[in-house]
Amino acid sequence: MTDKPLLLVVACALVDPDRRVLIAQRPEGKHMAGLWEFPGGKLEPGETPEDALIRELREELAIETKQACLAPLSFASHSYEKLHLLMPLYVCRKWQGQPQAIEHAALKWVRPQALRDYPMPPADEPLIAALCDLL
Ligand SMILES: Nc1nc2c([nH]c(=O)n2[C@H]2C[C@H](O)[C@@H](COP(=O)(O)OP(=O)(O)OP(=O)(O)O)O2)c(=O)[nH]1
Ligand SMILES: [Mg+2]
Repeated sequence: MTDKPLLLVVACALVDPDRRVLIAQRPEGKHMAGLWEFPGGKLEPGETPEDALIRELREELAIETKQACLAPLSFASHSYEKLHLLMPLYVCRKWQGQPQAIEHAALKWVRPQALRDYPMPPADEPLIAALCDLL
């Protein structure tokens, strides 16, 4: 049982031809600033998870992708102090444009095993194992 609100957030592991994953550093002023995350964000009313992810990738990284290029991999289910986060993680290997840090402090391409060297939100921990298994 929980009395915390459930927050649905969609996130994406962009994977390049060298099997590296894009992580993005949360900017100053945001909750969990400085931590490295998978790009993504909250759903807006009326959006499907895939719609929301395509929009977030456009807003945060200035890249374009489409639903057929988004493959579900795993999800995070984690209780933070004030909310319970439910976060599906998609993998995307095909997009147009070069990712830019429009809303993040920095971007980095890292090998899946090296993800553990970057401080990430606690919810993300189990997702690293799923990516290591996949890649
Ligand atoms: N995008 C993203 N959010 C994550 C990850 N792990 C994790 O705990 N979160 C949390 C942080 C936030 O509380 C929430 C979604 O955050 P967000 O800041 O990306 O939301 P958003 O893009 O819609 O941004 P905003 O409009 O609320 O500023 O999910 C992750 O890997 N990626
Ligand atoms: Mg975001």
